[in-house]
Amino acid sequence: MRAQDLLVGYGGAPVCAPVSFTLAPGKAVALVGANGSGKSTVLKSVLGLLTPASGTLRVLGEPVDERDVEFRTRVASVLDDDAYFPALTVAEHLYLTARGHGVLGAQAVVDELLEEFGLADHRTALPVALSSGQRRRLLLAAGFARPRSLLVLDEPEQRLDRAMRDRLAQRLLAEKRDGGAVLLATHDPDLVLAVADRAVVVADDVSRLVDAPQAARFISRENP
Ligand SMILES: Nc1ncnc2c1ncn2[C@@H]1O[C@H](COP(=O)(O)OP(=O)(O)OP(=O)(O)O)[C@@H](O)[C@H]1O
Repeated sequence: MRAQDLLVGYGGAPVCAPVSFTLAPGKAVALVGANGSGKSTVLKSVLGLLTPASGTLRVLGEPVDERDVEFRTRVASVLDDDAYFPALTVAEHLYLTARGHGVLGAQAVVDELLEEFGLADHRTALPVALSSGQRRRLLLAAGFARPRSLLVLDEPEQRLDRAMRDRLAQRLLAEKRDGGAVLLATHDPDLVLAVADRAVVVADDVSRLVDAPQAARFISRENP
């Protein structure tokens, strides 16, 4: 994907300075910045949920159209919302996601994800009976239950314990090794160092493209 002088906001009013970056297969770009700086707004624009005020945006080489079946097939996202089915168990939720995207051997994929995301003991639980961290794990697991070329994650570290954060970092590294692209907004310097190839510091005055250590230092300064 490619964003060039991308200006994002609500009702035509920008929330941050324009951002520019490219993201190639097998790479990860992190968006970092203070609370309210505009990271989620950039992600929503990349996903076609908001129309940018100006600039150029290409995802999978095309202008974004979230209704396009190719786009929906190849772009997976886990945003900061509780987008689960309240009446489905943990395992049913993942199975539906996998089958809905035509995954072959869906049951095996689901079993593996249940183990990996520490949900095996909760496979028959409804979301309401999960802790907030377990619900977050379910949403993340659903992102990996379906095919994708680009994975967009909004603060995936939220509500995860240290062990699960480390496992998530390993999962994202595997994603890159398999040729997937990852775009994530995060406040976790360790996740940036482990996964990101480049980062954008999203801000009011100027949004800067930096390397992962610079981005991690930025986060650590913001959260001493
Ligand atoms: N639906 C909306 N309508 C209008 N303004 C919004 C809306 N959602 C967010 N904003 C504003 O846009 C700005 C950027 O918000 P955004 O959620 O993109 O920040 P963020 O960098 O993701 O923050 P955080 O680190 O707290 O998640 C904020 O000032 C916020 O109040």
